[in-house]
Amino acid sequence: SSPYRHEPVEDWYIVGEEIGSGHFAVVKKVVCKRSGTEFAAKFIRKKRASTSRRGARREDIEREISILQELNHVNIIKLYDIFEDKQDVTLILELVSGGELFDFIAERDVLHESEATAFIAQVLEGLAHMHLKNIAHLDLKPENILLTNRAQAVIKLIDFGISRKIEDGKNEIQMLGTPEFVAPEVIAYEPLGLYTDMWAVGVITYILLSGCSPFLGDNKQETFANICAVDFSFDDEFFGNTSDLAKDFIRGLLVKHPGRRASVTDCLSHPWIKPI
Ligand SMILES: Cc1ccc2c(c1)c1c3c(c(C)cc1n2CCCN)C(=O)NC3=O
Repeated sequence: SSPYRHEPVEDWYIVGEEIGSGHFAVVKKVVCKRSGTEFAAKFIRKKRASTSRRGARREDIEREISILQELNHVNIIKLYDIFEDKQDVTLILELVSGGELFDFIAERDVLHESEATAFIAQVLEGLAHMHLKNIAHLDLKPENILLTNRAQAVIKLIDFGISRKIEDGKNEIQMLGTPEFVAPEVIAYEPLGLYTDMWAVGVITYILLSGCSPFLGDNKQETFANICAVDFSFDDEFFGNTSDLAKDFIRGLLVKHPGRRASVTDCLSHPWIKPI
């Protein structure tokens, strides 16, 4: 039997509204009956038959859980409990009320660079904690960056469904994140690594400062072509008031050769992030 709790989730939590859904998972707000504390419950549908295409594979569920259990950082969502029944494995996760970073930005017209650096610095802190343990997120995108609340805006990274331990030379992972945010090595089926997350940080920063997506084309093929050609520019219409430091920070990340791309440590000591 699995080490996860086999009692029904409903015995311990009042299950509330759905707040999100993904490939094989639904996320709902739940309230702990004993403490009254709110959590997010991620119900992951298990694959029933090995031939079925529906549902998550056991090893993928167990990988996400073991990665979450290894991480312990203020900018990474916490896993508190795990239930399992015939149909689902359910993760009881820290709930944050601020929702997605990009909804927050969408409600504002312009974001000052100082606010952008405050958000990006926290993304980098969470990533530094992961990269120190050789764990790559591999699906970094605005939907996976949540805010605790609108006031002092602490960010939390979520969704480790395709994150991986990067072992040297053994990370030929055939997977694709979200086209807009994937690095050239993902498209070229070359080894992925911690550096794959850093490309995504470059794309996210570019969007945070301009509201535009650097490589987005009219379709997937066009987007992939733009990424492989590293075809982006700082259009004056959107970057007219952006500092040279900010552009330098982004240029250091949107680099095709993974070995030449800025690491999370490089970024944390970049003058745009760490004013001297
Ligand atoms: C206030 C709010 C609104 C939407 C939320 C969440 C919280 C949320 C949360 C989580 C996940 C995996 C997805 C979530 N979603 C779904 C959207 C995430 N892309 C989570 O683990 N904690 C959350 O608060």
